[in-house]
This record gives sequence, C-alpha cells and structure tokens, in this order.
Amino acid sequence: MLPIIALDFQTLSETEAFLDQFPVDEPLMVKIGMELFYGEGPKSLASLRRNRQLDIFLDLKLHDIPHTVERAAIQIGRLGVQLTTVHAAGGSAMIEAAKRGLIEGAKQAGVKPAKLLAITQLTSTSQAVLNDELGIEGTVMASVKHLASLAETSGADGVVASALEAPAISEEVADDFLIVTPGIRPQNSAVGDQVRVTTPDQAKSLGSSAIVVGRPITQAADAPAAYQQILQQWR
Ligand SMILES: O=c1ccn([C@@H]2O[C@H](COP(=O)(O)O)[C@@H](O)[C@H]2O)c(=O)[nH]1
Repeated sequence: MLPIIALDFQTLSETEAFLDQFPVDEPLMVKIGMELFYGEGPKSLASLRRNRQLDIFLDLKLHDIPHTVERAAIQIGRLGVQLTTVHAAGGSAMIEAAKRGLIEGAKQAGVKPAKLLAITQLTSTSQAVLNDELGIEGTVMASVKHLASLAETSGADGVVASALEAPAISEEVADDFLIVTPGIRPQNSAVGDQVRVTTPDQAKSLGSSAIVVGRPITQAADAPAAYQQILQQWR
C-alpha cells in the first residue's frame, strides 16, 4: 500500500490546494479525518475524487453503543471509501456492529465495502497515560496485542497501532490482517503530540502493512518532495 497522507485540514479549499501540488495522474492514498469531515461533510469526498483518482481512508474512529455504531457505519459504507475505523476498546459487539453496518451501507449504494480497522491504543498514548490516567494495568504492548486479537475475532480487517507493536501483533493474527501505523516521523522531524513513533523504513522492517503520515508532509515547505522521500524510505 502507498503511504497514506493524513489530510488534516480545516477546509476543502485548503485540502484541494494541498493536493494541487501533486501531479494529477499521481496515484495517492489519503486519510480524511474528523477535522475535514465535520467541517465540510460527506460531499467533500466526492469533490476530492472529482479531479483525481484517490483511495480514501475515512478515519472517524467510531465509539458508541453498537446500535448507534451500526447506523453510523451504514452511512460510511454508502460513501465507497476504502478504509475506516472503529475503536477496539468499545468491545466485540461494537466492532461487529461496525462491520455489519459497512457491509449493509455498501450493499445499499452498490459499492465495495470499506475495510474496517480497529484502533488499539492511540499512538499519542504513553505507558504512563495508559496506567495512571486511563487506569489500564500492564504494558502498552500487552494492551495493543489484546485489542488486536479482539479486533480480529470480531471481524475487523486490521488494526491501527504503532509500528513498534507490529511484530507482536503479527504473532497473534492472520497474515492478511492489516497493521496500519501512524506515528511516522522521518529522522529529525518534529514529534509533536505523537509518542510511539518510528521512521518510515523502521515501520517497513517491523512489518507495518501501511504507514499514515500527516504533518511531516502537510507542513513541509515542499510537500511533494517530502512525500517522495517518505515513499522511497517506505519502499
Ligand atoms: O493511533 C492513532 C490513530 C490515528 N492517528 C491519525 O494519524 C494522523 C497522524 O498525523 P501526524 O501529523 O503524522 O501525526 C492523524 O490524522 C491522526 O488523527 C494517529 O496519529 N494515531
């Protein structure tokens, strides 16, 4: 999979201006998150796809009672995106509901169902936050492994975790189970609020299926060049 560019912009026009820096025939995989989706709504996806071929990861991190998650996932399923997310910590009934909803929505719209990724522990969560603030005992690694197994048995197609946990997750899951890893920071780039970080090439060698990269590309002076460098390191 290509590196996934996190398009964390406030408006569609900012997002389009960013994408306009890339050749129109360059295949890109992008992540649309809450910031753009809440601001501009589902129609923004169609607008972005109008001018170029994009694979879209719609990262809305569903987390609610199963009934509500299923109904929301039907709406997401109708959008024809390639990937989407639910929080694994909501439990098996919630993950199963998300999966059912995506399949139903895709059926209604006549599109291919989005793959469902379960968020394990956010890559901004440290060991101290897990134990002292969230009150979860044990290591981040153990919690991520546990949630990855839960996600797989509940029908998710993969997880979101740090690449640092990819080898441990791989021991637990089938070979085709996706391990998608944000928290990617090329050498010498600002870490910001991320905690469990790796470089693109480390992520590759640790066994990530795909990397998600936002600010190191979107805030670079030359975004296409930053993307190409990350692409080379990833490959
Ligand atoms: O555990 C997670 C889950 C999702 N994200 C998202 O990935 C990008 C990362 O952006 P950067 O600018 O490269 O930090 C962002 O959209 C997050 O919402 C994550 O970082 N960690």
